[in-house]
Amino acid sequence: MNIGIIGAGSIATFIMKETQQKQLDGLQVKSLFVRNFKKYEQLAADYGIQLFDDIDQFLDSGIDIVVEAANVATTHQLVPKVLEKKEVIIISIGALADEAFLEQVRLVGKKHNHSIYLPSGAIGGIDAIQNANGLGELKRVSLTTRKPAHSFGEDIEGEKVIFQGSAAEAIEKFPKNINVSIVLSLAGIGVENTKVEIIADSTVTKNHHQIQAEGTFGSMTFQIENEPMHTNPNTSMLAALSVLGTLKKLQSNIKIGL
Ligand SMILES: NC(=O)C1=CN([C@@H]2O[C@H](COP(=O)(O)OP(=O)(O)OC[C@H]3O[C@@H](n4cnc5c(N)ncnc54)[C@H](OP(=O)(O)O)[C@@H]3O)[C@@H](O)[C@H]2O)C=CC1
Ligand SMILES: O=C([O-])CC(=O)C(=O)O
Repeated sequence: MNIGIIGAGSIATFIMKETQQKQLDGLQVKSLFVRNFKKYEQLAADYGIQLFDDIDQFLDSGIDIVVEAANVATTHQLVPKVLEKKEVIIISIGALADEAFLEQVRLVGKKHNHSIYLPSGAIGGIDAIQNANGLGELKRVSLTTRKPAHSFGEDIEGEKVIFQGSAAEAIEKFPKNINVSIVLSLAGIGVENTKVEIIADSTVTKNHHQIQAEGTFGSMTFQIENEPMHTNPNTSMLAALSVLGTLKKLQSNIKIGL
């Protein structure tokens, strides 16, 4: 499968490196789309990948699927156009908190018969939330995220609750830190009903997420302490692994957790 990636930061570089080093079932990154050609020329050359700053040329470069690994604003800007030609994996899932945009993306994808894949990112338990909601009644879902204070630019000692509110408000305020709340909302009870608390903590070194949910199925707690990526401590390594996981699942004819 030939992959084209939008963005060339931590997640994109991780995917380029892993697919090259481990030769994962014929997954190969063929093309990269960036906004700053000069900045990424050497990186693309190092991995033997074609670099583009023209989206049409990128989409026509012999790729089978596009991975968005840039940011929420770029997802808004480029994904509808991408879907006219290719399937897409979106990791800046925060973009889909906007219901009108979500509907636009759904309709364009449907019209052109291209799917939109949303990896579970830096959390887990999405399968349970989705099943509990789809066939039963999910009553309450909350997410508590605790990250090193410097991830939020907070110069504090100890901990500080920096946000409490809905997932919709959380992603508006922290588009680089709380995409996980939107995949959780889309699987569950929506961006207005999913409650989010964000804590900046100078005493932790990992990115912690805790999901709590209750419904007719019973109740669940999911908790994870993620290793931050060295190149971008806002982003957990599991987020990059989840994109690779989605690509691998697409390749396999045994689908686990569907
Ligand atoms: N769903 C989830 O669980 C998670 C989602 N994320 C999200 O994943 C995304 C990628 O994360 P990460 O790799 O750490 O981010 P980085 O900041 O390391 O990299 C982002 C890359 O996108 C590029 N970019 C920005 N704007 C554009 C544009 N208009 N066109 C093309 N490229 C562009 C940047 O280039 P430039 O140098 O030009 O700025 C940079 O190369 C982020 O939105 C992040 O918030 C992260 C963790 C978890
Ligand atoms: O990587 C993480 O731990 C979470 C994150 O940044 C996001 O959801 O945007």
